[in-house]
Amino acid sequence: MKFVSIEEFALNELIENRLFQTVEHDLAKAFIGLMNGSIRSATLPQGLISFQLEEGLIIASTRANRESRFLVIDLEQSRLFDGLSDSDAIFAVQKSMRFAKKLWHGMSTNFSEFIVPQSTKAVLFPFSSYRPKPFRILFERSPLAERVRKRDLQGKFTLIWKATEGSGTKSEAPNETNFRKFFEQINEIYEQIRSLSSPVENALSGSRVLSSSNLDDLGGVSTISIFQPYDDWLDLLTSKQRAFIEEPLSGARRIEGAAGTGKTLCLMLKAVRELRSSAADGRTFHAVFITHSEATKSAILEFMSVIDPDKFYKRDRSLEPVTLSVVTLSELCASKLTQQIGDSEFVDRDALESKETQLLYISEALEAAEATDFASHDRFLSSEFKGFLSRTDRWTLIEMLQHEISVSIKGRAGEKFDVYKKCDALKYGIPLVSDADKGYIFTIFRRYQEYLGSASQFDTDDVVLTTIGQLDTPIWRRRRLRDGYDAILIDETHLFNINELHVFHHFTKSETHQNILFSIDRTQAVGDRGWTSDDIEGAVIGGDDRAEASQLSTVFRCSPQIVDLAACVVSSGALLFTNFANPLINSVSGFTEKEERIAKVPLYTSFPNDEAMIEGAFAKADQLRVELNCKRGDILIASLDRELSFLLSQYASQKNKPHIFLKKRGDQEAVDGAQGSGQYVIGHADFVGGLEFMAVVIVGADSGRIPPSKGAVAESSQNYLSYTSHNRLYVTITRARLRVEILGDQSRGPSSLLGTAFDSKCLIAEGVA
Ligand SMILES: Nc1ncnc2c1ncn2[C@@H]1O[C@H](COP(=O)(O)OP(=O)(O)OP(=O)(O)O)[C@@H](O)[C@H]1O
Repeated sequence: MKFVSIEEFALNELIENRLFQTVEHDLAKAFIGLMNGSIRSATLPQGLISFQLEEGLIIASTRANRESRFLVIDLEQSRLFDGLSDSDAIFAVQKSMRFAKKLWHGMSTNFSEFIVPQSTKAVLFPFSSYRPKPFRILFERSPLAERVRKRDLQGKFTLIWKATEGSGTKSEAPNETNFRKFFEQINEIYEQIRSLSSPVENALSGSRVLSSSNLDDLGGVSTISIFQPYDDWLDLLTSKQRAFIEEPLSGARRIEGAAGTGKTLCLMLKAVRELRSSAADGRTFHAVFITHSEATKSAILEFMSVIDPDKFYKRDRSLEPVTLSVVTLSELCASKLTQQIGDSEFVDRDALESKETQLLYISEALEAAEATDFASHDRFLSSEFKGFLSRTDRWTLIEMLQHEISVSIKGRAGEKFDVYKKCDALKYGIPLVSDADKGYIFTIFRRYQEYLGSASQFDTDDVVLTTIGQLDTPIWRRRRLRDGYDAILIDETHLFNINELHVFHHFTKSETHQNILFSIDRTQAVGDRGWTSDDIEGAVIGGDDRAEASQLSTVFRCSPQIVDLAACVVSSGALLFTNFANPLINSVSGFTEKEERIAKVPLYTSFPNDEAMIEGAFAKADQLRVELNCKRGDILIASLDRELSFLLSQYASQKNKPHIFLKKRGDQEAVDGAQGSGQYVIGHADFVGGLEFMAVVIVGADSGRIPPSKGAVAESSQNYLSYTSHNRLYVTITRARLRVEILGDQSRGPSSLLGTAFDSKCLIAEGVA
């Protein structure tokens, strides 16, 4: 096959139809298969037809007429598909079609699309420029000009004739042999389209499922909402998502993907599918959906109220044969404990209050240890560790201690010093060289525990450790068949520590056949946890078995521009830190052309000082609200800096700007409240995970603040701060669907984390406001 030609109405359908945006959808895969010649025919949505000519393929709409324009791809000359994966191929073709549409309608182009002045040439760079080699696609806007003009068809044809990684020259020009072959058959093409579009043919070709008019209805951003019943979701899923949901339950399965790829959605749909089929078959089936915090539990329940019309999640296990419990891990553990724990005794680790309390106690513990214990430890400590202590700013030290305690001492060592001594130090954490170094840290930890104990509260670690003791007994082993679960679903598995991960598999009904389904995006967990996805999996399953893995790579939440920005931030993290996971490798946005048009390349604006920046943040939010025609609650104003986020909230209160301040991670209920009552959402990056907004304004992403450098000079503390800043920035950016605005202080200059984004034009500096 030498060429493919796409008719204008068909082109419009292809760029608007969600199912053609990513090869994770079967239709898009079939479309690419048709074009690269790997398949001869495919069932297209009603209204689209395809037919083979002697040396080419035509894709057209049944609405085509003699005024229709055509995009012709000279496959032989351009070798467009050579060396491109299917995923890259659909991406390049989608970008090419969108560019062709712009050329035809004189619409404004972006920085990767060029019309060569005083010529009929145009160039498209389809892939983001942070890729190592620029790949360009060359367009000829007036191929075979003279002959086309003679037939009075000028302006109707655009030719793609070259696709290459090399740089171009002014004199390069297309060979028009294959275009001529196409053009010579134009009457036959019109005739074929007409005959295939006759009512009889239409009825035949319309046998398939999703008609284009259905898909038109899906246009617009609001359609990505997660609030749709199970049956409605089925037609929208990608083949990978569907496979995860439809595959029979048989053992463990993990679902991995970047932020916004639909992991949470898939877990919920999987639960509903299993519950429904068990109910239909008259089988008993009890599933549990475990969340990391109370706030995410409420969010899941809210989503389920729409996704699960049978309300399995409301059914009582003691009365009904098929049920779903949505619980936090603490709740689940506490329900199995012999001694009772009151609700007020739980510490919500995801709450601002408890994070602040923890930091306060750690600070006091550190002071006490310095005054009382340091002298006796001093001469045993490694010089590296001592250097770190003396050269790290106080606040950073406290934050790093908190990370060490939660990840290593509590998370991995179960609060036992002997185990802690054997744990490898975190690569990008406190540099612990010797046992003596760990001994001093453990002393601080003990003091911290004393302070915490005086508040007589239990955190998840306390509850989990006690539970493991009680579950690993003959009594529970006998009871689990009755009280255990047929399936366990765990969302945001990366947020649990190793201790917690070890408890899940005790709750399955069978010790050997464990249906545990869990989602992971390690990059969303703040700080180095020192584990791989396989480590997490080993802990969750609790044996040598392996989980089947599903990898999602289409980001549905975010526009292509936002995916590019997030990819730049993550790739700069992966470049600096050997164990920094890059979930956005090969990821693309699933946005249609209409959605992409509302989106814009993220902007960076500088302000003369912090005061002006804070004021500017609200001005930007107001502007976005008008431009996107959305509610205040659809806009998040976030900062990675604690102080700044408080200042933002303070400013909003003083100036009577309606707002809510996020005090818990993933607090969907608070966001719903803000949307209902016309308030902006303000929050620190640590509390925005799990949420989504139309637009995000990130305040203070400047040098010295991201990563913070309040006098922290020890290399390890700089590494730690840089690592966590990458995590936080990635999470915050990926909360936005359509627009990201980044603000910074002019004298500081933009954060170094944004360097790659600026270089690749994924972030544009707007100048000083
Ligand atoms: N196949 C799909 N078609 C359209 N929209 C989808 C599809 N899959 C997921 N979405 C939408 O993408 C958004 C993100 O989904 P979800 O919250 O499940 O992602 P996630 O991977 O869990 O994200 P995060 O890791 O940030 O929590 C939701 O708005 C959801 O409705």
